[in-house]
Amino acid sequence: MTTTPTTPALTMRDVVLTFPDGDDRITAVDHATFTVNRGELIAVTGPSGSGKSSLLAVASTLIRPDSGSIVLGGTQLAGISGRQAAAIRRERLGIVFQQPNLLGSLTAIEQLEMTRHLVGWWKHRPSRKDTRNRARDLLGRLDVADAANRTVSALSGGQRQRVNIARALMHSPELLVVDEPTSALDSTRSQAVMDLLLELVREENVGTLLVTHDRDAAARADRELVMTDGVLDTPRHDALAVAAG
Ligand SMILES: Nc1ncnc2c1ncn2[C@@H]1O[C@H](COP(=O)(O)OP(=O)(O)OP(=O)(O)O)[C@@H](O)[C@H]1O
Repeated sequence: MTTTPTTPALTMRDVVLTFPDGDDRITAVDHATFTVNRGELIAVTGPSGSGKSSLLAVASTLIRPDSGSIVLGGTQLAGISGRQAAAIRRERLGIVFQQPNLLGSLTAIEQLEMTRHLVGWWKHRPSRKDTRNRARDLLGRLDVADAANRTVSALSGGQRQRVNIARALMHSPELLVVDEPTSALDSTRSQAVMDLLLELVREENVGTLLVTHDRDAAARADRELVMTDGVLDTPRHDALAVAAG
């Protein structure tokens, strides 16, 4: 395991995102400044409509902000083309949204193996054998090895969410962006998913931004950032580190 806790996975500085709202504009993200390091999990919390999903969309290159700087592992994302953004999402990001977008007819292991065809994994496509080994390893670490050969339609909500997380980690992303991973789960299952996720964040050395309404999940994170009306409450030491860096 490589542990480089102070290597930034993603740094945002003064990021602003607005949406049209009649003749006016709504500020969904208001000068967000923070860093998530490799091997660190940050929980983003806040009331409904405060801008959490908008922040994730910007972090995962799905929406271009109006202004500000976003650096992913040394790459400035402001001003990149749609094609470059798509390549970054495929090769360097892991994205887990609320509804697992798995294909019902494929088995769990096939969902993971499919990523071999989507990403230029480690800049070159891995062999089928390496892909299968990686998929088996991740399913095992997420405690769903038993589900490997079952189709997604035969899995429980919690198992689907774990398969979804395993798939997002297949290509060893630098940044994992997770929206409400435990919203459909009861509290025992959601604690189990959070524990596994935290373990994987360390083992895979992936920076993780996780939006959650779940107080227990937020409490387990390394840090919590609270959004209110688009404004991120940034811990002072983090803001200073960003300013100095
Ligand atoms: N595509 C859009 N067009 C216009 N306004 C939008 C769009 N997406 C979000 N907004 C507005 O931006 C603000 C932030 O929304 P966002 O979905 O990011 O909040 P949230 O904190 O994720 O909410 P929730 O917890 O309910 O998912 C809200 O006022 C919302 O209405």
